[in-house]
Order: sequence, then structure tokens, then C-alpha cells
Amino acid sequence: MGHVAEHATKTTRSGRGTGPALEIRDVVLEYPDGTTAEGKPRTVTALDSVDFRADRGTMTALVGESGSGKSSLLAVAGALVEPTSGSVRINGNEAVGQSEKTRAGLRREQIGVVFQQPNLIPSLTAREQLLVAEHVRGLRGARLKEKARAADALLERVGLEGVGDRRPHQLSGGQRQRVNIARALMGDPALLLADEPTSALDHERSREIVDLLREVTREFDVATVMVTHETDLLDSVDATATMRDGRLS
Ligand SMILES: Nc1ncnc2c1ncn2[C@@H]1O[C@H](COP(=O)(O)OP(=O)(O)OP(=O)(O)O)[C@@H](O)[C@H]1O
Repeated sequence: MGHVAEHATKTTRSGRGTGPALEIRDVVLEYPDGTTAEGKPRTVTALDSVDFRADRGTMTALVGESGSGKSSLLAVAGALVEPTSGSVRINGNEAVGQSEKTRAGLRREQIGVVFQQPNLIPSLTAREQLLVAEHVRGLRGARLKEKARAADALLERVGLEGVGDRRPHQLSGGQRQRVNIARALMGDPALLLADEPTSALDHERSREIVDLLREVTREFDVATVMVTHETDLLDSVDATATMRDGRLS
């Protein structure tokens, strides 16, 4: 399969070690929150001395009440938001204190993201959604063909054989989320972050998506971290981390 060859290339290029795909240490994240009555700047602490680790081949569910800090932790893990202090290592690479360019490189090479609502481009087919990054990078000819084959293999793996030519409006909600998962795996990431990937789906479809995420976690040897509100879907994950007021337990 295409992704196997791709994986071998990547291993040599980025020298993947055996350490955790994600290691968060003593992370604090404060957001500005207006001013006090005396006119002093106020902050809200979204993450309060958080330690967290995710290993390849494992799936962790991140749960907790609304406002407890789940999205903040995912944003920090995804090198999208710079914490106030602490360390975030993604596949051995420190993300904190780096230039935006370095962090963008980490996002591109190490991280796949599955959004709550699959934000697919309406005019593109399922196959084309997976190849957007390759087009942006200017891949042509044999390299692009190789990627297109990898995209087809991924679409088949997530249960979308034969629908690669359909556009988002011709797909069901569950199928769209499968395209989203396949797209997140295209870059052969070490870390797969999923932010409430089942919130737009009914129970049966949600179960299928969580099962699929668990399977690809093993097959592609990624560390998957999934934020969810649906605690009845947690029986198939490897670990559950609970956030409470910005702290993990
Ligand atoms: N951009 C921001 N500016 C200021 N405060 C923010 C910002 N984003 C989040 N917060 C605050 O940080 C805290 C954690 O929010 P976060 O969105 O991480 O929680 P959550 O657990 O993901 O919630 P939900 O389940 O509702 O999505 C909350 O108190 C929230 O109000």
C-alpha cells in the first residue's frame, strides 16, 4: 500500500524515534480576560500545569465539562496555540518558543487534525480533498500520481471505495467524516487530533467513526487524541483523560 512506502521514506527523513508522539509538560495557558475594577489586566487560566503524554498506536479520549480546557489542550498539542509556559514535544520536537514557520512545519509533517464538522471544500471530489496539500506544494507528474494512489488506498481503507469522485454534497455525514479522517492521515502524521469528531452524527454512525479511528490508530501507528462528550463511546479507547478547571486527572 502507498502509505507503507511513504512511512519508510518519512522515517529516514525525520528520524522518528521511539519516544512518545506527544509529550506535554507543565503547560500553563492563560488568555487575557478584560480588566479588573481597578483597571488591571485580568487573565483566565485555561490550562493549569498540565502534563500529558500520548504514545503511538494508542487512542486517548479527552473528556470534561464545557469550559474545562479540552479544546485549549488540543490547540496546544496541535502547535496552533503557544502556551504561556511549559513544554510541548511533538514526536521529539519542541514546539514551544519556535518560529511560526517551524510550528507550521511540525503541523504539516507530524500532525493530522479531524475537525468537528468536516470542513471539506464544496467544489472538490473526495479524492481531491486528500490531494490539496500536494497541489499547494506544487507536486506534479510521477510524485503526484504516487500521492493519488495513496489517496485512493486511504479512501478504500476508510470504507469509501468507489465514492472518490463524489463531491461533499453527494456524501452522507458519516462519509464526509471518513474523508476527513483519510485526509488527516495523508501526511503520515505521528499525532492525530480529533475535536469532537462525532458531534454531528447519530449514535450508530458515531460508533462507526470511533471504531474506525481506533483501527487506523493501530494500523498507521499514530497517537490519537479525541475530545468527546459522548462517554458511552469510551469503551474502545486505550485511555481516558479528564479535564477539570484546566487541570488533568
Ligand atoms: N480565545 C479565548 N480567549 C479567552 N478565553 C478563552 C479563549 N478560549 C477559551 N477560553 C477560556 O478558557 C477556558 C477553557 O476553554 P476551552 O474552550 O479549552 O474548554 P472546553 O473544555 O474545550 O469547552 P467546550 O467543551 O465547551 O468546547 C474557558 O474558561 C474559556 O472560556
